[in-house]
Amino acid sequence: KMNASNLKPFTVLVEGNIGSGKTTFLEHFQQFEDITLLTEPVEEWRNLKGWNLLDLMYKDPAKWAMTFQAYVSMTMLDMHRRPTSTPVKLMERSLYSARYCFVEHMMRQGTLHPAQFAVLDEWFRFIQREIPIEADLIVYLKTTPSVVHERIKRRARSEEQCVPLSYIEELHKLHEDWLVNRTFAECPAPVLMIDADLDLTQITEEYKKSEHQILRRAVDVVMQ
Ligand SMILES: Cc1cc2cn([C@H]3C[C@H](O)[C@@H](CO)O3)c(=O)nc2[nH]1
Repeated sequence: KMNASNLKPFTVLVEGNIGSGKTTFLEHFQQFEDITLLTEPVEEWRNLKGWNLLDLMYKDPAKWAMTFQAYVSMTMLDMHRRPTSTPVKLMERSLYSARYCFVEHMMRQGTLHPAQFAVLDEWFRFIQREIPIEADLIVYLKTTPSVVHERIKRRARSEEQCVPLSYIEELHKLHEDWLVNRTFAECPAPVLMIDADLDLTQITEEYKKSEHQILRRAVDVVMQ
């Protein structure tokens, strides 16, 4: 049996574009008591001492991207470091997608000044060197930009309504380069790809496929 604060649970990072169904995917695993689910702390980003950093960032990216990404990274590190009493931990996104998808994109777009990017990159490298971060499997919810762009409009999260398709397409390419093409950044764990274009009714079969992979790998790790 795992001890009370199981610092090294089998850790799964759930990655994917905006609207790719990450939260829905995590909710599917609520049925298992041996899995801790850590969803993206969007509510913390929408209300830090009354400030909606997510809204500020979307409304004036040049002014707020640095502040927003600095806080996102802190909340991600907090999630990575959270001890769990269960043998398996599922996290929505990670310090890796923070750096390799969102911060990378904002630097390439010029939304982040090179000096701001340098600071965020140094923080990322420092954390990688100094703080042990567990990643045993990445579940990549692979989508088509046009499909998730429609979902974002249907979901109608107010801050995201002006997100253009081009932004979704650029984020998609960065996820593909990171997790599939492996062209520009280290991939910290094996990747299990899920076709997340499927709508809710069909996607349960896809989840079951990942369930088997996750639980089998988790058993292997836990039984070691
Ligand atoms: C790690 C990380 C997650 C994350 C989410 N976001 C945005 C995309 C969505 O609109 C919203 C919730 O994921 O926050 C971001 O701009 N930068 C991020 N970095």
